[in-house]
Amino acid sequence: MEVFVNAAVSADGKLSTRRREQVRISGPDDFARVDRLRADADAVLVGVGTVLADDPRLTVDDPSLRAARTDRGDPATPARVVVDSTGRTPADARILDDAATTYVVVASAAPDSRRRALDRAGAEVVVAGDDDRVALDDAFSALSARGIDRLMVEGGGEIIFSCFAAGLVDELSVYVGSLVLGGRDAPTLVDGDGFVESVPDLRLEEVRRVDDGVLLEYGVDGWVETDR
Ligand SMILES: NC(=O)C1=CN([C@@H]2O[C@H](COP(=O)(O)OP(=O)(O)OC[C@H]3O[C@@H](n4cnc5c(N)ncnc54)[C@H](OP(=O)(O)O)[C@@H]3O)[C@@H](O)[C@H]2O)C=CC1
Ligand SMILES: Nc1nc(O)c(N)c(N[C@@H]2O[C@H](COP(=O)(O)O)[C@@H](O)[C@H]2O)n1
Repeated sequence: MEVFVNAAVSADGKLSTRRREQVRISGPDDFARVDRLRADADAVLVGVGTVLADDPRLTVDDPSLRAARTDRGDPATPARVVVDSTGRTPADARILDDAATTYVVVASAAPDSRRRALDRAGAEVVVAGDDDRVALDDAFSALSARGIDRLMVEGGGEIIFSCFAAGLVDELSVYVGSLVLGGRDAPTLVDGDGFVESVPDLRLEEVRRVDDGVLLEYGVDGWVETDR
């Protein structure tokens, strides 16, 4: 499976403010680019933190992109995936609308009551890992078995960290908007525990002005020691 991460950050690297509410960082051209990236994916993945904060739909909006997908035999909008160990996704979350299949990936310890509630709300519940937390390598294998070959990860910072930590990311694109959000507790592009001795090694492929910001595109080349 090919995995690419796309997110928008402020000039100081934040995904949002300390309130963790959705912030419009991209401009119209970047949102159009994101729509094209979604249209090129078989599924779009977020962590449950993003679902609780943003209540996203993660659909393809441009009718011509939707038509191109259906013309080639794909659903108009890619599947949505929520990584959600205990099944906290609310039953009325917009990501559970009928615009596309939504997989909610839970850990094996997720309560049966939550799994049943998600199933009733229309989610396809997938169990990955045999612990309290979703194991992403198992989750991605389960998605691959369901025909997902190209996966877009939109965030947030916790899930992006775990994707890098598991060595699952092939490409990273970051839109850097022209604003400063600040805040030591505001989410950043890559949160989690952080990397120390060995860190993901990026290859810069493209730098482009988009709207009033900069788009950075990278390939991921494995790991590099920090004392280089
Ligand atoms: N500007 C942008 O482009 C974007 C901004 N955002 C912003 O990011 C913020 C949300 O980010 P964040 O709080 O980091 O939340 P995430 O969306 O990264 O979700 C994190 C949650 O996912 C669950 N999870 C399950 N398995 C794993 C795993 N293996 N690794 C990591 N997480 C796992 C955890 O909850 P549990 O333990 O319950 O399973 C965890 O708390 C919001 O403010 C949102 O607005 C989000 C996306 C894009
Ligand atoms: N690329 C990008 N730029 C921004 O400025 C953003 N705030 C985000 N947020 C991501 O988009 C999701 C919402 O999308 P829909 O409204 O459902 O289309 C949000 O949850 C973040 O993942 N992205």
